[in-house]
Amino acid sequence: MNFKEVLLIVNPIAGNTDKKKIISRVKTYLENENFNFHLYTTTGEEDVPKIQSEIKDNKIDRVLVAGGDGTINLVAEAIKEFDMSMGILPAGSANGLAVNFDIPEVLDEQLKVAMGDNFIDLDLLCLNDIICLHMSDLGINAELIRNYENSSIRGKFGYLIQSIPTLIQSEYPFHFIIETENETRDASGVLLGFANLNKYGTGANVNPKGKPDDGIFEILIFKKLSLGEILKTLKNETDLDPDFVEIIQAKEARINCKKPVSFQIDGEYIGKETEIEIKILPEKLKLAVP
Ligand SMILES: Nc1ncnc2c1ncn2[C@@H]1O[C@H](COP(=O)(O)OP(=O)(O)OP(=O)(O)O)[C@@H](O)[C@H]1O
Repeated sequence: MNFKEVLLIVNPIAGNTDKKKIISRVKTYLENENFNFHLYTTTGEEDVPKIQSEIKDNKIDRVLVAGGDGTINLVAEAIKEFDMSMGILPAGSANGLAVNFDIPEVLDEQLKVAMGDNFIDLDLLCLNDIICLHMSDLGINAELIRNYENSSIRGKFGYLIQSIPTLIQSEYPFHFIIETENETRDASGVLLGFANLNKYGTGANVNPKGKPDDGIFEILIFKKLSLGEILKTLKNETDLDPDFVEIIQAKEARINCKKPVSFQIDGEYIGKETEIEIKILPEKLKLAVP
């Protein structure tokens, strides 16, 4: 391993759990292996430029991220102009990225992967100039995330208790015009997803054909809510009913919504939008994977 300075970036509020154990274990592990340990704790304010200064000031060679997809996303934004790899120690509420790459459950195993030299050069999606590593969508899932962020209960349970009011209050079906390099079409449904990877953090395999480094993303048109089909995605079944979901592959796209629709990227609520411009940035993030 020809690197020395390692920065651990910790989101103290992610997943509603205490991060002291992670910090202390990572510090001991790195010091035993003769790396220099640096720590940055996110504040939720101006974290991207502060992480960039930390990297420059300490000549950081590798970053480790303890947080959820939102934290990983902001670190990816911070390091995208540096030639640097990232290792993840999943500590969020859903951890979609970790679920997609089969990151182990045990911290010491996660550390071995995060400090190892097996990498994937992950494509990044860019939606209205915001990067997305994993999944973004317009519609009912973003409404759920908005309701969760406005509530006081964090963690998985917080999402669960917001699901019923979200279903009752949702303004679905939503209407979209989808323009890609290949076609223009109208669609309506409960959710329009933009997928770089296969699975949501729940493990639902909604995009079986997605590859993380092929320069292509998938647009998922979920036409209706169907418990049976949702259960199939959770069981990793790939023959989803086309009346439930239709998948379009693209390299770039523009979406227009007839009315403003709730929009989320990597689990962070962005706002209500009427237009989304999507591009793919091929093989932009070097991520340590098993
Ligand atoms: N110290 C902090 N206080 C409040 N918010 C923070 C802090 N540090 C980071 N954040 C915010 O945390 C969010 C990222 O959380 P992340 O997705 O990693 O964890 P999570 O547990 O999965 O999140 P959530 O519980 O919101 O689903 C970002 O919006 C970021 O701005």
